[in-house]
Amino acid sequence: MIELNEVSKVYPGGVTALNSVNLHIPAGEIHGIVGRSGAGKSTLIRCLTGLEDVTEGQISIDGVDLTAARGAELIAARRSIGMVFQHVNLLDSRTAAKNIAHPLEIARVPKAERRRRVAELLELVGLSDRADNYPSQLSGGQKQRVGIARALAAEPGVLLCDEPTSALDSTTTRQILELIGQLRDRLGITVIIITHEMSVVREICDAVSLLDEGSIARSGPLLDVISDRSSPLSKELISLPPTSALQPGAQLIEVLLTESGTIGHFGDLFSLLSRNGLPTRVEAGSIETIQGRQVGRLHIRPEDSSTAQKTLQVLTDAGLHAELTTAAALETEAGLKEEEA
Ligand SMILES: Nc1ncnc2c1ncn2[C@@H]1O[C@H](COP(=O)(O)OP(=O)(O)OP(=O)(O)O)[C@@H](O)[C@H]1O
Repeated sequence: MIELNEVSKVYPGGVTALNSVNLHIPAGEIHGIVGRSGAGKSTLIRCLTGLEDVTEGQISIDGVDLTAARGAELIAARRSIGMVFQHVNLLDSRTAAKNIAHPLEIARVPKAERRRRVAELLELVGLSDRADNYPSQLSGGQKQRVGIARALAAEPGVLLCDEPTSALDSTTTRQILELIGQLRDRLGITVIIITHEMSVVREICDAVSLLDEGSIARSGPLLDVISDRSSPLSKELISLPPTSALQPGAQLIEVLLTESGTIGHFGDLFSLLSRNGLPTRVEAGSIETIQGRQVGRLHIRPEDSSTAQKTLQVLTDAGLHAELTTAAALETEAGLKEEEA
């Protein structure tokens, strides 16, 4: 379990990089942390790994207060966190097996034990047949697997992944995320993933936190955060392409489907509307499967604009998150988002 309690970090010179951050990450959770450039993500990582002292507050991992630990206790606490980076930085002169063995050598683990552990780790990341390959003989995804095995060498309880898939193509990304999920299931480790890719959060995270100017702007289980339809994070997690050219005043209904209401599937939504004599057109839509559920956002337009209110009523009565908007309002929102980026 990871606990951050009122953690602040002010750099010399006065920049407040973290501002009263509270976070509770239960054991075995995969927790995504997202935020714009400068939001404080790297600072958070450095504080979590003890590379940077916090200015105020406490960070504890499995009950050990990192911010108070000194000497042997601090070294043990640091070992309880394995780090995975975007750029793996393997030693080119060492084979995959020797790269994985490196932290064990530094920790003076006896040779026989080292061998056993490296074989186990190679098996764990699916690279048993690549033990004797040098980094130059490995693909980007295989190098990342070696990096993950190396991070797990000291049997940490926490795996801290800093943009682990940003340098990988989409197929390899999926495989690495699958591996991280399997490792959590097999080893029971807690995983923090810092990422700018919403697809990574959708695919693997149980919970997500948005860091904004050093503060946690939103945090919670993934489906709860998505269900908060007005939250910018929900809109980024299930984002929609721009609505096609419509009159600025055209009325649209934004529907968020998270299976929380009586409608569990988009198909049922259209049956419901047509049963009520309310034909609609889909102007834009995005549907994802998250944690085995169909989740999505749609912009629908009543074919007869005078039925917009009634359509909205039928949808909300069915327990769906729905709100009336206009093409002009959506355009302004999209413009603001672009400006922010
Ligand atoms: N060593 C430092 N000294 C002074 N200010 C710093 C230092 N490191 C970071 N900052 C400042 O702290 C704030 C947060 O920076 P940080 O690097 O943690 O953000 P980030 O979310 O990781 O950004 P990015 O995604 O671009 O890496 C920024 O305003 C940054 O300029």
